[in-house]
Amino acid sequence: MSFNSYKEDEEVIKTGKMRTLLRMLSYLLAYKKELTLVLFIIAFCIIVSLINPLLIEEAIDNYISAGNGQGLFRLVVFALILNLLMIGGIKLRMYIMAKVCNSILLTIRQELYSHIQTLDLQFFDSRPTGKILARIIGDINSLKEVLNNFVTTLIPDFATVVAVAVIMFVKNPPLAAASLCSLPVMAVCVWLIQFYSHKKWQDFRRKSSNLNAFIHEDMSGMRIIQSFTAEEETRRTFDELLYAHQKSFVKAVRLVDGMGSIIDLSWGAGIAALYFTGIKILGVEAVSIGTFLAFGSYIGMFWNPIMNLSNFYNQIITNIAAAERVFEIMDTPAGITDDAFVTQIPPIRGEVAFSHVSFSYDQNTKVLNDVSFRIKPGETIALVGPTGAGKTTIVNLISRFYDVQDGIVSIDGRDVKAVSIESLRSQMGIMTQDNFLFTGTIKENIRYGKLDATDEEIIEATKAVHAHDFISKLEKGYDTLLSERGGGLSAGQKQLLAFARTMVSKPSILILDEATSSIDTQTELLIQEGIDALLKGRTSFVIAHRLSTIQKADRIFVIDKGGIVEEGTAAQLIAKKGAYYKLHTAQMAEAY
Ligand SMILES: Nc1ncnc2c1ncn2[C@@H]1O[C@H](COP(=O)(O)OP(=O)(O)OP(=O)(O)O)[C@@H](O)[C@H]1O
Repeated sequence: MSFNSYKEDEEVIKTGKMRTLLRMLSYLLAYKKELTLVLFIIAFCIIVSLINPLLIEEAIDNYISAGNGQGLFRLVVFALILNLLMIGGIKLRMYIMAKVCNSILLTIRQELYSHIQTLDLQFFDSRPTGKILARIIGDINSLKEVLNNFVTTLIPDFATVVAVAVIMFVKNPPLAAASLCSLPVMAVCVWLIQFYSHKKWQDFRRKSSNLNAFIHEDMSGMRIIQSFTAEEETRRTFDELLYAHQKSFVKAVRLVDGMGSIIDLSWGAGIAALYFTGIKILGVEAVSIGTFLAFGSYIGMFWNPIMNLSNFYNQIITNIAAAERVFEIMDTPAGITDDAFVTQIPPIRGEVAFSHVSFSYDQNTKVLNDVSFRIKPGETIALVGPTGAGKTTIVNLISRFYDVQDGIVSIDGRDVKAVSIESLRSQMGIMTQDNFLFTGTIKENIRYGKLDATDEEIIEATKAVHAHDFISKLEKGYDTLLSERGGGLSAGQKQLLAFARTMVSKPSILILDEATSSIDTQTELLIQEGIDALLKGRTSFVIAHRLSTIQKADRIFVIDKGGIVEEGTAAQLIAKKGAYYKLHTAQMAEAY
C-alpha cells in the first residue's frame, strides 16, 4: 500500500472535465421550482436591459429631435418602472441562489462525509487527515461559485449574447458583422488558455492539500515539536510548502489573467470595426445617430456578458480540479462492506475462532501466516510478542477492519464476512492506546459508547470502572466540559473515562490494545479494578507490552513470525522457558 504524505502531490484519477461539470450541475435538478423562478426573473431582466437601448434610440430619434416633451415623459416613467422591477428581481434572484447553493454544498458535504465513514482503514492509513479535511472543507467551498454562476451567469449571459447578436443582425447586418468580427479569434485564444490552465489549477489544489496536511500534522504534534525544539525545522518545511503553494497559484493565474486582456482587445477591435464600417464603408448618411448609439450600447451588452462568460469559464477551469477531488473520494469504493446476503449477528456469546488465516496489508508481505485458534466465550486472551509481530493485526481482523486473504475468522461459528458490520462492531468494545475524547462534557463522552444510555447507566458504568469518584470531585462533575482530546485531564483520568465509555456499551467482545500503555504502573494499579470490571464476563483480548498487566489472563498467546509461537497460562509459559520466559525475564531485569 502506498502512503501519500504532505511531501508528495496526490494523484487524482482523471474523469474528464465535462463529466465532472455535469455531475456537479446535476445537484441543481433538486431545486427545479426555485430555479424556474430565478430563470423567469433573469429572462425579465434580460428583456428590460435589451429594451433600454431601444428606448434611448426611440427617445432621441422620435421624441427629443421632434420636441415631444409629453411623449418623452411617458417614455421615461415607463423606463423607470421597468428598471425598478429589474433591480427588485436581481435582489430576489441573488437571495434564492444563495439559498440553493448553500443547500447543495450541504448535501455534497453530507454525502462526502457519509461516504468517508464507510471507507476502510486502508483509506485512512494511506493519506494524511489534513488532505481529507482539505477536500471536505476547501474543495467543496470552491464549488459554490460555479453552481451559482451557472444559473446567474451562464444561462442569462449566453441568452443575452444570442439575443443581442440577433437584434444587431436584424437591425443592421453589416454593422453587426463588423462589431463581432473579432469573436472567432477570441474564442480560439480562450480555449487555448483553458487547456493549459486546467493542469496548473490541478497542481495548485494539490499544493493546497499538501499545505493543509502539513498544518494538521504540525498542530497535532505541537507538543512533540516543542519538546524536541524542532520549531525551526518545521517552520522551514512550512515555508517550503507555502512557497510551492504560492508558486503554483501564480503559475495558474498568470495564464488566466491573459483572458481578460484578450477579451478587452477583441471588444476594442469590435468598436473600431463598427465605426470604421459605419462611417467609412456605409457612409454617415446611411446610419442614424440613434442607430450608432444603440449599436454602441449593444456592443457593450454583447462583450460584457462575453467577459462574464469567460470569467465563468475561468472559474470552471479553476474549480473543476476541486470538484474532481471531491468526486474522486465519493467514488472510492468502500473496501470492507456488507455483502448482499449478510445477516444480523444475534447477541454474541463470545466464541472467536481463526481457521488457517493468512493476511497481508500490501498483498506482498505476509503479516499472519496460516494462524488458527479457538477462544471460548468469556475467556481473557493476552497477546504478547515483539513489536510489529502482528498482535494488533489479529484484533483488527476480529473486528473486521480488514478482510483476511485466506482462511476464516468466525464469531460464534459465523464467518465475520457473513454478518453485518454494524451488528458485529456494535457488540464489540475496542480500546486503544489513543483514548480519543471529543469536545463535549464528560457525560457526552461516556454516552458515545451507547447513544441512548440513561444517566443511571452512565453512573453505573463509571462506578464499575472506578471513575465515578474523580468525576464527582470535579467542580461541574459529569457536566465538566472537555477540550479537544480531553485536555485538562490526566492520562489516568482520560483512561478511566475511556473505560467507562466502553463499559457503558456493554460489549460482548472486548479488545484492549495497549490500552494502559500511556499510564504509569502506579496509575495502572489504581485502575486495575476498573480493568477487571471491564473484563469480567466477556471474551477479551488484551495486548500489552507490560507483562505484569496480563498475569490474570486465561491464556497468553505469544505472537511472532506471522503466527502463535507459544500458548498457555503465565505459569505454564514461564515453566516452559521459551519465548515468553525470555520476554518475562528481560522485563524483570529492567524493573530491578
Ligand atoms: N496499516 C498498515 N499498513 C501496512 N502495514 C501495516 C499496517 N499496520 C501494520 N502494518 C505492518 O504489519 C506488521 C504487524 O503490525 P501490528 O501492528 O499488527 O504489530 P504489533 O504486534 O501490534 O506491533 P506493536 O506491538 O508494535 O503494536 C508490522 O510489520 C507493521 O509494519
